[in-house]
Amino acid sequence: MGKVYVFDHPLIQHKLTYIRDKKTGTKEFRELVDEVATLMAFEITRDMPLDDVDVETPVTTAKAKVLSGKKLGIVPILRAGIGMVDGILTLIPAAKVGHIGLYRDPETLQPIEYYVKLPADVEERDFILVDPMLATGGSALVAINALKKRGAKNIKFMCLIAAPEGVEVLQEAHPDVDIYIAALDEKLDDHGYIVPGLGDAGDRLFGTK
Ligand SMILES: O=P(O)(O)OC[C@H]1O[C@H](OP(=O)(O)OP(=O)(O)O)[C@H](O)[C@@H]1O
Ligand SMILES: O=c1cc[nH]c(=O)[nH]1
Ligand SMILES: [Mg+2]
Repeated sequence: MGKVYVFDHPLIQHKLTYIRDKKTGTKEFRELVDEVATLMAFEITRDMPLDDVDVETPVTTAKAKVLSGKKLGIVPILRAGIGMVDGILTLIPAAKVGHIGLYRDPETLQPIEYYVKLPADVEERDFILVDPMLATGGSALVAINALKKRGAKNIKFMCLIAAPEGVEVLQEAHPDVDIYIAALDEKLDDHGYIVPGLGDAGDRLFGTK
């Protein structure tokens, strides 16, 4: 079963409070999501592989480490996932970025796929799939299916807020995928929105309604 990691770092939790706040406008919301994505990227890359190297300091030779160069792909689920991409690239600028376009049908809550574009060498990359919200879990499930269908083997899912229902669905469908979140909320409401949540992430990021 996929593990769930809750990033309880005080800076992440502080910023998440203002992301949730309905008084936070689009500009500040976008900036905060960007900042939290950077902080979460710092935590999620903790297990990046390192190689041993020798480096000449002004004093002597030091045994040191460099990143092994394992290829990484960042994949936002459109639209709202886009808000987390730049924040991650701040720390991992060489990562390639794929896109998976999905929207939830408001009646059925089923995800509808409308776009998939991934780096050509999918099989060689580790992927971080990002979306601010894990609600029913349908969107993340379908996005992971789309990645796996094209050859992705090592996938992490990173989001700001998850509902217990979505975590369960994802763990059941994709037990090999670990889930990294800033908060685990209480439940879903009758319209599939996370309670207490932050509202509609895409609308708040892009100023739509
Ligand atoms: O876990 P689920 O129940 O599938 O819900 C989560 C999805 O809902 C939101 O997208 P939305 O459909 O609002 O599309 P948008 O990003 O274009 O606004 C959110 O960004 C997730 O992708
Ligand atoms: O609470 C929710 C659930 C799905 N999508 C959102 O943007 N917010
Ligand atoms: Mg939306």
